[in-house]
Amino acid sequence: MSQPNSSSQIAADEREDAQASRLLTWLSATAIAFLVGIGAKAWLADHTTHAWVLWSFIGLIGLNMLYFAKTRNRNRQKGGLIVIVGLLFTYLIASGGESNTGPLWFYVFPPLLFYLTDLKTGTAVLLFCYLIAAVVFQFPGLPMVAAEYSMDFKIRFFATLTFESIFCFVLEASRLKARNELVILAETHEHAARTDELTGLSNRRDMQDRLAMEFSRYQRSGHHFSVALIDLDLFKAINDQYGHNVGDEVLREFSELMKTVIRQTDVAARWGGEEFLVLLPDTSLLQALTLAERLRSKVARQPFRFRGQNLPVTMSAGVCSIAMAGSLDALLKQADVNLYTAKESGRNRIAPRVRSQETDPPGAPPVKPHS
Ligand SMILES: Nc1nc2c(ncn2[C@@H]2O[C@H](COP(=O)(O)OP(=O)(O)OP(=O)(O)O)[C@@H](O)[C@H]2O)c(=O)[nH]1
Repeated sequence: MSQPNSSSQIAADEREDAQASRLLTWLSATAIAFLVGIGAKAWLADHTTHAWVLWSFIGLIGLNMLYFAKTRNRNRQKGGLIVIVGLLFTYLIASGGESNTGPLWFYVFPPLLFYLTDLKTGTAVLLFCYLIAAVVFQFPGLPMVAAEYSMDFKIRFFATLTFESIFCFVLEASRLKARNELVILAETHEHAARTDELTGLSNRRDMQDRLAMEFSRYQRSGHHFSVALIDLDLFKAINDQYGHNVGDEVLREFSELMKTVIRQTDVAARWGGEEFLVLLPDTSLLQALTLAERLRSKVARQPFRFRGQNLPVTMSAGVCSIAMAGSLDALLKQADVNLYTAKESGRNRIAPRVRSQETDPPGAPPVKPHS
């Protein structure tokens, strides 16, 4: 089976495993019921040894079920059942069962094998069973081999079993292919539902989930975090003067720039329009302010160009840490209030102010209330 590498794939694997486990329990119970019945029939026909051998397999299957109930180890449960069923079929072929019909039970094996294991293991186990059947057919004089089969039966047995095995292999291979395509589709949808189309950053919904996760981590283990609410200054003027497409390009360029400044563990999202929210795990207010200031100064220095002209792109940000807010709502509200303060005091700045920011940035645009 391929290595799980995404939440969709892990979820699909877990669902499939749980399903296989339920099927195994059901199969084990059915096998026990069959063995009780066939054993009783053999007993009544005076084939007492045969009856006892069949009933002893009930004990093995029961032990396998008990082992699983105790350890919840699905792989061992699968492996155990395959070995038991393999042994049972070997016995049935070697002994002939009743009236030499034992090998007919072998037809149950290929679908079971391919469902419970992967294609490679299934094929390998099946080939091994073919080998056992060939040895039993070829050397009826071997110890423990009591049955002799006609050439006609042997040819038909192998031909039909091979046909069934190939059919099961192809079915299982196409089931796996369809399943993998579904997992990829689910991943694509999951990614699209959480990503902002224009900038490729997380969208508001994804950020809300991440904020909730970070907040519960903070409540559980006291890990602090901060946020920076960022707004591009006088963005309407850029749109109005250069057009919406240029505005879009500025949003994209700004997002790329932001990615180069934040850490890998930080998450930047487009919070709406020309507003961005950066989540900074394990970051104090002072550290968050330092990062926001670094980004602000980089944006102010970066030339955003359109047709040879420099676009007047600057940003303001409101920063807040969870330690000061106490709740997510209060955190976002305080970050918004701080952003408003930054805009009110001249834009192209960060709030709350720290000593390194005391000198006003040059060329701050005139104040306009933040919407
Ligand atoms: N190009 C582009 N513009 C957008 C997008 N989303 C929002 N806007 C524009 O962003 C502008 C925001 O304008 P305002 O809310 O007045 O704020 P501002 O001009 O940035 O001024 P301040 O925030 O006060 O500095 C509006 O013109 C919106 O149309 C987008 O996806 N693309």
